[in-house]
Amino acid sequence: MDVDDAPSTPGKWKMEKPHHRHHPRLLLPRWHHSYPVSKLVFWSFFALALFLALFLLSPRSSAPTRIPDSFASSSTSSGVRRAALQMAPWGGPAWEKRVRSSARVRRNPGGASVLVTGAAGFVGMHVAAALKRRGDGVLGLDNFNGYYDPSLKRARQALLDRAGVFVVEGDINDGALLRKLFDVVPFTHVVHLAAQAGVRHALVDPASYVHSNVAGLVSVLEAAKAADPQPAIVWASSSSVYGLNSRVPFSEVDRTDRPASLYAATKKAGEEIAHVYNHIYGLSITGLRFFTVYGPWGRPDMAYFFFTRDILRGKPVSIFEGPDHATVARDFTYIDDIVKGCLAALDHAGKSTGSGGKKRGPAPLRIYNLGNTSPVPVTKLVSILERLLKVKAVKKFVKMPRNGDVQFTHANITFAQKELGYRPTTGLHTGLKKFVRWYLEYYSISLSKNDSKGRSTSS
Ligand SMILES: O=C(O)[C@H]1O[C@H](OP(=O)(O)OP(=O)(O)OC[C@H]2O[C@@H](n3ccc(=O)[nH]c3=O)[C@H](O)[C@@H]2O)[C@H](O)[C@@H](O)[C@@H]1O
Repeated sequence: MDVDDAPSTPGKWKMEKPHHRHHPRLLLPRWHHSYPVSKLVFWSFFALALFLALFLLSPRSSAPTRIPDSFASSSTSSGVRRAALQMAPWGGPAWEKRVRSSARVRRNPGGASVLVTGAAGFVGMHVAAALKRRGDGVLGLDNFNGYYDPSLKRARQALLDRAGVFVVEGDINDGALLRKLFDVVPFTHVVHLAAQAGVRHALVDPASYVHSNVAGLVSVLEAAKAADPQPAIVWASSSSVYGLNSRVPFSEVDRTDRPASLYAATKKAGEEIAHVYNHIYGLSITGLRFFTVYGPWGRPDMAYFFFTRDILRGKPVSIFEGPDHATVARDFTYIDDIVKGCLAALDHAGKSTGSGGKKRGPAPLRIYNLGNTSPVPVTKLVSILERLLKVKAVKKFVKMPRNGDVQFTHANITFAQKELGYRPTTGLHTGLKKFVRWYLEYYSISLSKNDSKGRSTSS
């Protein structure tokens, strides 16, 4: 019985037998005609030959999934794994000497020796530079992955290098590397900022969020709990954990059990994991819920950044709208305010009580909102950029896609104010002015009068 005639299982979709079979001319081996072989054996061999041919002809690397054009290069988890495999070698006396020198405390008393993960990232670079400026010892760690243009990360690394901060190229999931760093340096603190960021990208590369934000956090906490002395941990959670929470402004006592994106869920998971490592090992852990951080040296995957690029190029910007054309707003928070919040959290962190993986007593476990407490509609963001760039934006109003985005965020910072002395001072217009100044200089773009057609002079 021809395999094609087999009746399909009742109820399943039954493929109509095609009236004619149009096969490309198959160059069948001659033996096909000369030996009596059953059709099943023949088709099995044919399928095997076809599979082998396709396998041998397929490109070696997995075709990168489609990455939004705001990203410079693919960031599939295989991309991240590939980057991890290409990590620069670490270890050896010269390397250890650089690590020790970078992490050495230069202000006493009260100086800290800090491991900053994600140090070549946007917030990481600013925090590492600020700690170094005030005399703390700082060692950076970053995997320089391809989530966005690694050359921007290399430029941040060069800036830190000039400030005396060594950024080790490595992945937070590399337990051996983390153990080595804690062997070489008795860190007093870890500021854990390495993460797969970006709410919408979680639809494109979900594995990278688990790899970096869950497995990566556990790897860092495992190294910290085993260290002797144990450092205190300050780490980046996210305003996105408030998800579908409708009480505004968002307070740390509000529900965070309805995340709207995988990104938010991995950050929420991180907050629960922090509770475990505090409870079992006595690690002092402070989580900071950042609210849409922006500023010079920012992330090209964020709206304020790629809106600037597209406005200068005369390309349309898609402005999301909620139901019934409701505005979408964010509590945009300038990087300098976030840095102040991070350093205040570090200074108020309280000590871990354990050592070598043994808890000696209770340790602080806290969460703080770091926002600006004044949400601004995205439409306003665009109009400020138009004025600063002296170019009219080409605006497209689109319904906010169901991609994990939320309609608004608004931070209640009462706890951070009271316990950390956190007070944001930079409004969106001032902050964007500083960002635009950096952007034009970094991409060497000049806004000349006769160039009002929105084309930037850069390529
Ligand atoms: O607050 C946070 O914790 C989060 O802030 C940002 O996430 P998001 O606020 O979505 O920032 P953008 O992606 O820059 O979007 C800013 C606003 O522009 C809107 N948007 C974004 C993209 C676009 O094409 N059009 C548009 O209107 C978004 O809906 C949002 O309201 C960061 O990307 C996250 O990593 C961070 O965790």
